[in-house]
Amino acid sequence: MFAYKLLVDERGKRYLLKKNVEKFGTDLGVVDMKDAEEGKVLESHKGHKFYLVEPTMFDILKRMKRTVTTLLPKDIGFIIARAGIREGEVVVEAGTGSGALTMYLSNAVGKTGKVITYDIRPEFAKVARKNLLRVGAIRKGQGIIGLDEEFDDEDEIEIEDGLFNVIQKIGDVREKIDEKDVDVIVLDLPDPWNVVENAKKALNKKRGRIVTYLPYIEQVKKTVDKLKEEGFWDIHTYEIIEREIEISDKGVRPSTRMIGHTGYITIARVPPEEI
Ligand SMILES: C[S@@+](CC[C@H](N)C(=O)[O-])C[C@H]1O[C@@H](n2cnc3c(N)ncnc32)[C@H](O)[C@@H]1O
Repeated sequence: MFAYKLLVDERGKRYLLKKNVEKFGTDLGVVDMKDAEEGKVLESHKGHKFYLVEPTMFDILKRMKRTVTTLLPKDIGFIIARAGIREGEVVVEAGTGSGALTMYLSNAVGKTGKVITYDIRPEFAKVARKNLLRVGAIRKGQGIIGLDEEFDDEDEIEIEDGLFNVIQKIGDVREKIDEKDVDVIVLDLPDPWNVVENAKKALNKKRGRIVTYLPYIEQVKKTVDKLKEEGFWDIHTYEIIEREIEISDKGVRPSTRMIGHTGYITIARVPPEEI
């Protein structure tokens, strides 16, 4: 499924390991995982118990290599649900960043869909490439369009049941979006108002939606003004706040810390064609 396995110690400490790691040492001892299957309890040489299980996408997201701030699950989940991104759809995303949102978009559109993800920075795209490779969103050896570089990925694990539905591109979406008939365009970049005209041309007129994610409200206002100017409709902006609930024998209450502001999410529909 993924190129990782998850080892969890008695204290709940998690270790995300490459699938081919056979021995792993912690302060609770060395765990021998040779021939061990996921879904089993293992014991270290010091007698401490460890769970060996498959990681979820969330486990990977928390520990993956980052070049930029990535979207958090609270925002990713909302974007996918509120924009109604589903199996078989074609999604254009910019920028790729570390590829966190890309991984979940890949999951949402499934084997019959496609995610084309643009970034202007090749060095970011290359880090994202590794993250995407390890969750089976791209194939070993797959290139990045617009980047004259080959990748052999010899030491990477082969994921046979990957979705392999992501295409990476180097490009500035303010200049052009190559794709036509796109179902959804998701923009996590600082000036989406400069992309609205290209997005309008690229989106499918029957069902095209645009999503922007922005940290400052001034950016949101500028984006919404531009969307209105271009005839986009059904425009809504949201902020998602996450608060964990702590459950103990003493009582149940919200955690004192919470994830407050990260970014504002704006979703709109492209105008249909005039007859
Ligand atoms: C905040 S990061 C995106 C993070 C990403 N959503 C994630 O979850 O990992 C913004 C990215 O947009 C890229 N970017 C900025 N302007 C762009 C443009 N006009 N076209 C394509 N990519 C752009 C940046 O290089 C950067 O990697």
